[in-house]
Amino acid sequence: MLKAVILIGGPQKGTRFRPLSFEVPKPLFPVAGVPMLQHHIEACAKVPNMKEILLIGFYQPNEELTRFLVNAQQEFKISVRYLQEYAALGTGGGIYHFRDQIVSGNPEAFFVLNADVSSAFPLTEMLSFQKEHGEPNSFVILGTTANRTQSMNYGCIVENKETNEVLHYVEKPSTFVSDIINCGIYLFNPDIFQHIGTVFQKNQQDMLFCFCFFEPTNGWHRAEAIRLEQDIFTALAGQGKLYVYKTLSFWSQIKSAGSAIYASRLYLNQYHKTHPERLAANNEGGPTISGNVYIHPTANIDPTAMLGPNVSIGTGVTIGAGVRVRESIILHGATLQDHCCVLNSIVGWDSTIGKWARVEGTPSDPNPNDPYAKIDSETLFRDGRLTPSITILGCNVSIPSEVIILNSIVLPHKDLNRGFKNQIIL
Ligand SMILES: Nc1nc2c(ncn2[C@@H]2O[C@H](COP(=O)(O)OP(=O)(O)O[C@H]3O[C@H](CO)[C@@H](O)[C@H](O)[C@@H]3O)[C@@H](O)[C@H]2O)c(=O)[nH]1
Repeated sequence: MLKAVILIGGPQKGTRFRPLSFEVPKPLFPVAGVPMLQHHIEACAKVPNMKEILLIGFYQPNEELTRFLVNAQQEFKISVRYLQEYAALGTGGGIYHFRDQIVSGNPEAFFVLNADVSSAFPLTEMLSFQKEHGEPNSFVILGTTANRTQSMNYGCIVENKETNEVLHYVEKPSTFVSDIINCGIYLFNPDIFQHIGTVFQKNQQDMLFCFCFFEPTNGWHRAEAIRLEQDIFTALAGQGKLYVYKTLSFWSQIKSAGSAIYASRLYLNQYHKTHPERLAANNEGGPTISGNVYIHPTANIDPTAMLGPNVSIGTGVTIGAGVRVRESIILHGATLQDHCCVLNSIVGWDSTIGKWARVEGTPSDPNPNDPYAKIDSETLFRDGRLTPSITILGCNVSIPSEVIILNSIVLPHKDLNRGFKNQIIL
């Protein structure tokens, strides 16, 4: 039997996702109409013989997370549990801390997935690859090709082209190493814990040394904080244990709010195959739909509105006459009054956009002329100035009629009285 672990991080993570991550933990932010994590869970639940999915992170369990877990268990008819780390233990420390839970029931293998990626999740393909290629107890990293410059923002893998064995692994190198990058999706078996255990023991010894000669720190925590990438993969490379399965299917990181719009586009596109029922169609008496659009059944949309491509409309959203929405995510309870226009933006929960207002951002899509380009999830500022990016309205923001909001981030609960351009409105 198989298991899956999803690394969901915690509240200190997701800073590039503010102000949206103030309202909802980043892994629950809706992408293509459903919480980001639901795409992972659905993919894991589809793998034959999958018995349990564990979410590991350092969020305090809250109502929203609990509700999500209950719904996911019911929908996918599989055990989905949350295990809370007492502190950020890193990508390897969390799974090591909860190893007893992971190996209980004797799974022959388990997947580990980063929560902040969107992907077609070729998990069954990874399983077959492992059986055909690797040594019986080898581990598999999902890899994809990036362009030379962007590859350095990821874990880089040098492979043996014949066997696909990982010969060399460098996490976010400062000079070019390889254009094959780590997608943050792995197939392990319980042997991985021996390797993490070795690092843990070494850390403990180092800590002991520190205790003797320097000021005592929380040694247990420091020894348990282990990174899969730097501490484990780098050491395993070239040992005949680690293999890379390269996928041609879609994959992207979800770090910034802009990358959530891009990830929505990828998933909406996939819905043609996986969930055609989630895609809105042009029906008589309904709004005009252009391209891939998700509309929650509780949304109230005027038939003269035009939506798409790449639009997701959340629960209870109201959209008035003549409204135009493109490349945007409209979160639950928002109201778009008559004839307003929303482009490349995320409109926060319960926000209102006045009549004839224009809310617009600059897309941060990958270069369409480069087949290996990835989205740049850059920082908010470059050379001390706000980088033009998508416009984000936090929750409960009110935009007056007939104004333009361009490339701006508006923090929650703001009642604007004029237009803004390239600003963060605190
Ligand atoms: N439970 C838990 N999860 C964590 C922790 N730290 C990070 N995570 C989760 O682990 C994932 C990776 O997070 P980062 O540490 O921010 O790494 P990264 O910059 O995204 O890079 C990783 O992913 C890339 C692909 O998206 C890889 O290319 C790269 O090599 C690396 O694995 C995210 O889903 C994050 O929530 C932790 O202490 N505990």
